[in-house]
Amino acid sequence: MTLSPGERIAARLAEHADGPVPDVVVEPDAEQLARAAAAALVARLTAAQAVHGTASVVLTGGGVGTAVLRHVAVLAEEPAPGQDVDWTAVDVWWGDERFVPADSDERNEGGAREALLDRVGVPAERVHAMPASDAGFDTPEDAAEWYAGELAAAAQDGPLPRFDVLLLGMGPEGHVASVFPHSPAASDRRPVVAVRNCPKPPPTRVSLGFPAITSAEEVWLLVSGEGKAEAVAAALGGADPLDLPAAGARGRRATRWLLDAAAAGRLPGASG
Ligand SMILES: O=C1O[C@H](COP(=O)(O)O)[C@@H](O)[C@H](O)[C@H]1O
Repeated sequence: MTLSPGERIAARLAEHADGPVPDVVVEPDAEQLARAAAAALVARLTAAQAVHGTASVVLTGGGVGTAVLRHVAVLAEEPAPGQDVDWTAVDVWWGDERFVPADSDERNEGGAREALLDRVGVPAERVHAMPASDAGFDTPEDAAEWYAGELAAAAQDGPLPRFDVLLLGMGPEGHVASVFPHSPAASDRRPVVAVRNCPKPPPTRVSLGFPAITSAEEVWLLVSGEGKAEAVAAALGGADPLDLPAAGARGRRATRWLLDAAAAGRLPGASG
């Protein structure tokens, strides 16, 4: 039997794992990674709607994250049989956002709206954007508290709604959402946190914290490029989430790493 690169890597990771092994999918390049992730996301949201009537997704900013949304928009134009998401019944949340004015190009929200949300017609009341700095909140702490309230208001029981899929990009140093290594957010137990002095600009942000990230049914990490290969290997090798936040990004039912070959290059079993 011939194993795919992802299966080969997963088998090697399983040899040393003491817990559930994440799924690993490896595509040849970033473009094919975005395409494959888009198809998988459509399938997952369709399946969630079949069970619950609605679906929910938590979006990420970043290069691959936004490319995935562009591919989802293409798939929405001509849905494959049985893969037809009802976009009027999808709740959209964000994993992190930059606390900058609403019209700033730095907003993750703007990229997602342009790539997908405005094209498929998600109703405004289902698009749960994190506040911009000119939206009536003086501080990112106020914005984070408000967003936590929005999450609680949408929850059936407990402080958080159901997240069917939570998408994350990852920085070369292992940050996910806006949780950076050794930052206060990495050990904060609140579902939504304010982020100041962020090492990657812009410095002021709002982010889901680990309690919200790990509440998702499925967490998918979308990572491309050789510059991230070392962090991918460390995260999957069991690094401490304080050192490498991506290592702590796990879903309740599944954790999937969707990689291109360059990002997977330092994983055990990656070559050969
Ligand atoms: O700052 C951020 O960066 C990460 C990763 O972005 P990428 O372009 O290197 O993939 C992103 O996931 C996060 O949402 C964003 O705010």
